[in-house]
Amino acid sequence: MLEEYQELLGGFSIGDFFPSMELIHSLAGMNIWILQDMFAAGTDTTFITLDWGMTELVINQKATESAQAEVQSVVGERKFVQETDLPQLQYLKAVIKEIFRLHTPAPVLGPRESMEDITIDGKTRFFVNAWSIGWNPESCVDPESFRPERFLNENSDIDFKGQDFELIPFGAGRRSCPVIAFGNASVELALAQLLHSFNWELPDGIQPKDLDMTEVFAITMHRIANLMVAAKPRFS
Ligand code: HEM
Repeated sequence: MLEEYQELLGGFSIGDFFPSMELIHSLAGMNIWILQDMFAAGTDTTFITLDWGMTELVINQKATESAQAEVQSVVGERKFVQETDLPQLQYLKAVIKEIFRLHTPAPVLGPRESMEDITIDGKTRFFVNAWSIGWNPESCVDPESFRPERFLNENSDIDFKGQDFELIPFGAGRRSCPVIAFGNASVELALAQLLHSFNWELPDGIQPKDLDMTEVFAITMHRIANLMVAAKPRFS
């Protein structure tokens, strides 16, 4: 089967995603542009959220312990987290909001046009910087620190569904992300499972202060370095 795919792909590997879209199209019987949109908009954003999330959690072991204790109390000895567990994971939800705020995966939203006459430096087309809104000390106390508890306490009424402009990782308005619930649930499920199945530590000799937390600004915002962590299984 793999040989057939490779022959059809004309020398491209599966990793060379775009040239293989025609093949995927014919296999899946779906509109090619819908698939392309889903891959382009959905993979990097989800991965980046998980990457920054794991980075913050290995640095902030207290938050990890609280999230793990919560997952354990809901999932118990079951090996797999289920979608039905998610509504009960309130601390984990706060962790993910804090990741969206601190490391907004798509920092600058798509261009907007004003609906009313407006003049900003002589131009009317503008871009919203969702990342810098999250770091604004006017809407967030001590914005540089990773503190999920803020979304359980003083900022508990803030959600990311596009109504609260202090936190808009999925954008807002009619061009906002069309799959907020799915995108968020994918992150919740993956993070909950990672915390449930493993204990996570930095490799021997590496301290939190050694991690390069530089953000690389682009359409999506990666961390400059790859994350190296040691995973210790929690189940035999
Ligand atoms: C953590 C996960 C995700 C984040 C943070 C995210 C964030 C965003 C943002 C910021 C936008 C632009 C909104 C604006 O300009 O107001 C957007 C648009 C979009 N997203 Fe997501 N997204 C995520 C997951 C996904 C997934 C999983 C899919 C598809 C399966 C997806 C599909 C799309 C599409 C198609 C658009 C373009 C909508 C349009 O132009 O009308 N996203 N997303």
